Amino acid sequence: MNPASITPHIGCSPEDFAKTVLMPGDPLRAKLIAENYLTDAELVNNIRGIQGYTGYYQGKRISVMASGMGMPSIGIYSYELYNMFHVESIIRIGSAGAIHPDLQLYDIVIAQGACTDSNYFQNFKIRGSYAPIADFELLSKAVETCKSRGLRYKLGNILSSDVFYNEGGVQETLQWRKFGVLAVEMEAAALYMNAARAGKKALAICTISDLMENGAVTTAAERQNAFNAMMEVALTIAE
Ligand SMILES: O=P(O)(O)O[C@H]1O[C@H](CO)[C@@H](O)[C@H]1O
Ligand SMILES: O=c1cc[nH]c(=O)[nH]1
Repeated sequence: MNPASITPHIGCSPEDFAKTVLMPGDPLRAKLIAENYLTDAELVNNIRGIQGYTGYYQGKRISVMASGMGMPSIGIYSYELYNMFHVESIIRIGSAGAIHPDLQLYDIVIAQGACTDSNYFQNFKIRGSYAPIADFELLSKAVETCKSRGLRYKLGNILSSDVFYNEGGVQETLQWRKFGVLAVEMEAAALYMNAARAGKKALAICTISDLMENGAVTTAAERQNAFNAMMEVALTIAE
């Protein structure tokens, strides 16, 4: 690890990162990817336990670093990676709760767009709202990869929420079904906004970890370990 630290949150140099960073919320998921998929993986960041690694996947240099939970957290890391560490693409690989009734546990959701209940866009001081969307090239490659592997996936809008334990409960979240929203997570909208503002690329792919309507859930260990299909899609499409 290079000891040079140019931000309070990431303790290495720009050259320690690859052009593409895979970004799970959970630092242990970052470690798992580094240990199971990357060769010559090197720990490049561990400030606040936000583990970041750089290594090689099938000869391709790739980094993986956690975002932490929520838009303020991914907002910090994605801003710094894009604007201070010269990273070109960030692919979020997260867990999400199903809103769409046809989704099953472990299905993949590719986030074409990300609605949000957050005020994150207010920071940019432009009147109106912004429609956060994925990079089309990454999106197309993710769809093709899911198709060619015969994976169960859906492509469409997701909801990035500021609140995990919302006062209105499941029924409030399920209102988003009226607009065809597929699933809820907590980071993609901020990632897409930071990418757009920086002129960089972003995509969020999620694995369904719980079904909001019937209460089916995966355990924390399963969330950490069992998202292989999504991880392999992200590793494959990374440029
Ligand atoms: O599994 P990750 O990537 O952390 O994603 C989801 O899980 C967390 C909530 O449990 C939030 O960060 C949400 O977006
Ligand atoms: O943000 C999230 C992630 C997984 N499941 C949920 O219900 N919400």
